[in-house]
Formats: sequence, C-alpha cells, structure tokens
Amino acid sequence: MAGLYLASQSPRRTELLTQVGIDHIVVSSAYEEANKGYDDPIEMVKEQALGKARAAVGVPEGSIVLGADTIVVLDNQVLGKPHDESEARHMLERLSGQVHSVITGVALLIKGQEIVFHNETKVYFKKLAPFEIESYIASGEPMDKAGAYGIQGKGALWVENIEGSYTNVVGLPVEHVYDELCKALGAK
Ligand SMILES: Cc1cn([C@H]2C[C@H](O)[C@@H](COP(=O)(O)OP(=O)(O)OP(=O)(O)O)O2)c(=O)[nH]c1=O
Repeated sequence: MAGLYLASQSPRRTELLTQVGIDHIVVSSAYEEANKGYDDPIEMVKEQALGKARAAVGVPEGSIVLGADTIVVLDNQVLGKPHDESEARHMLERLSGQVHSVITGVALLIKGQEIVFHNETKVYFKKLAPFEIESYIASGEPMDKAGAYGIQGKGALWVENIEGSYTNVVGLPVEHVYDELCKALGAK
C-alpha cells in the first residue's frame, strides 16, 4: 500500500490508527478551519475534512492522505472546541442530562479520488452537578475537544450510553476508515 499520511495534529487520531495497526505518518495541514457559514453540520465536517486533507503539507506524490473533523451537535447547534473556560462551562451545562450527536467527517485522497464520508454516534449524557463541571474544567481536559469533553478521559464518567462507533466519538471512526481503505484499494 502507498504510504498513508494523516493530516492532523490531534493526538487521538494517530493513537487510534496506531492501536489498530494502520501504519501512517503524521503531517500538518495548512487548512484554516471555519465552522461558520454552513447550514448542514454533516456537509460542514465533510468540507473541513476535505480541506484538511487537500492542504496536507509535505506529502509525496501518489500517497494516501487522511483528514478528519469532529463536532458535537445538540438541538441542531454545532459545538466545536471551546475557546475559553466559560464557553466550556456553557457547553457542559447544555450537554448535561441530554442526548447529543458526535459527527466526524473523513476525507481520504487515494489513487486520484477524493472519498469523503461521515460517521455519527449518539451519546447519552448523565446530569452533571455544578461541582463536577468546575473540577472538570480545572483539569484542563475540555479545552482541545469538541463539545468540551473527552469520552476517553474523565468525561467517560458522564456517558450513560452510546449508539454507534466509540472511536468516532474520540475523533476517528477507525472501523469505517478501514472499510473505505479496503474498498478503495480493492482489498476486500
Ligand atoms: C467528543 C470528543 C472529541 N474529542 C476531540 C477529537 C478531536 O481531536 C477534537 C475535535 O477537533 P477537530 O477540529 O476535529 O480536530 P483537532 O483540531 O483536534 O485536530 P486536526 O484539525 O489537526 O485534525 O475533539 C475527543 O478527543 N474526545 C471526545 O469525546
């Protein structure tokens, strides 16, 4: 297989690929994310993922490139990464006791094709007490994560149930990526 280049600075995405044995090289992307101006959250994450993949830096000709973008959607409103602690607090207060979706858009540039897809997971959140939100914010965990929580960290305490892919919530639906890679390479 041609080399796979992951155009992402997210430590979770490279960890997930490594965990399932998909060899890859991490590179940066010159793409500037812009979460505004989209009516449809699914179109938005797909566009952002494609933008990140297309703008991957230092990728040799003929390589496979992977870009991804993850958001939380609650009541048709998009929650991205919080800009500051007060935004993180506001997001967690809104997620408390509710069901939300985590949507990841994925773009694969492979053999001259652009394969773009998304994956959606429903997440059922417990009710959070104010002291829990405050200590979570103090831990610093929310700040680089869509919706201000990490299911793979302390946020796991608040997740009652999920419907769909767990790895999708963490930032990359590896089972879906694997299937698309196999299809594109004619391996399965
Ligand atoms: C909901 C949720 C999100 N996240 C993370 C995954 C993503 O890294 C992040 C969403 O931000 P993204 O903009 O998708 O990704 P990123 O900025 O971290 O990395 P890059 O653009 O370079 O690829 O939220 C978790 O780690 N756990 C969770 O439970």
